[in-house]
Amino acid sequence: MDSNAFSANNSTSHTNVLDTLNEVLKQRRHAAAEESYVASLHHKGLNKILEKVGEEATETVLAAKDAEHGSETERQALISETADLWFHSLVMLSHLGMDHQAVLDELARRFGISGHEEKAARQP
Ligand SMILES: N=c1c2ncn([C@@H]3O[C@H](COP(=O)(O)OP(=O)(O)OP(=O)(O)O)[C@@H](O)[C@H]3O)c2ncn1[C@@H]1O[C@H](COP(=O)(O)O)[C@@H](O)[C@H]1O
Repeated sequence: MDSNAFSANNSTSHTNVLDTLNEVLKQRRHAAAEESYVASLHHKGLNKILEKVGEEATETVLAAKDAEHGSETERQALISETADLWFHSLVMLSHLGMDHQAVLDELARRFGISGHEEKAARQP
């Protein structure tokens, strides 16, 4: 599936966004760097991708502080930064031959498991 199909299809369900994006990311894995931002990240390598993840994480933290007592503009900026962080995290997984599905499975596995109980059950 081409990324244009993604942007052109306004009826794409949000539940399918990660699956659709994942297909695009897989296509970009071996595309030409000049034609695709994702491909350019893969060409630059894991360290560049990790640098972007770290950068976007920091920008998300700063945007969250601004959004705490901020206007709708600041709250929208936080959404944008969080999307950048998620996107670059997905590129990271893709670079390593992994995808979002295992992350969703892990979150689903944790349903109903109290964070306090899970921490207490860990080996010392
Ligand atoms: N969701 C995204 C997405 N989110 C953010 N970005 C890009 O991420 C970059 C991050 O911007 P920054 O200002 O932080 O970084 P920069 O200064 O541009 O880059 P650096 O010099 O720091 O490396 C921008 O170029 C954004 O356009 C994205 N680029 C692509 N996608 C998706 O990936 C698909 C494939 O994209 P291409 O590979 O470019 O075809 C697209 O159709 C989209 O669906």
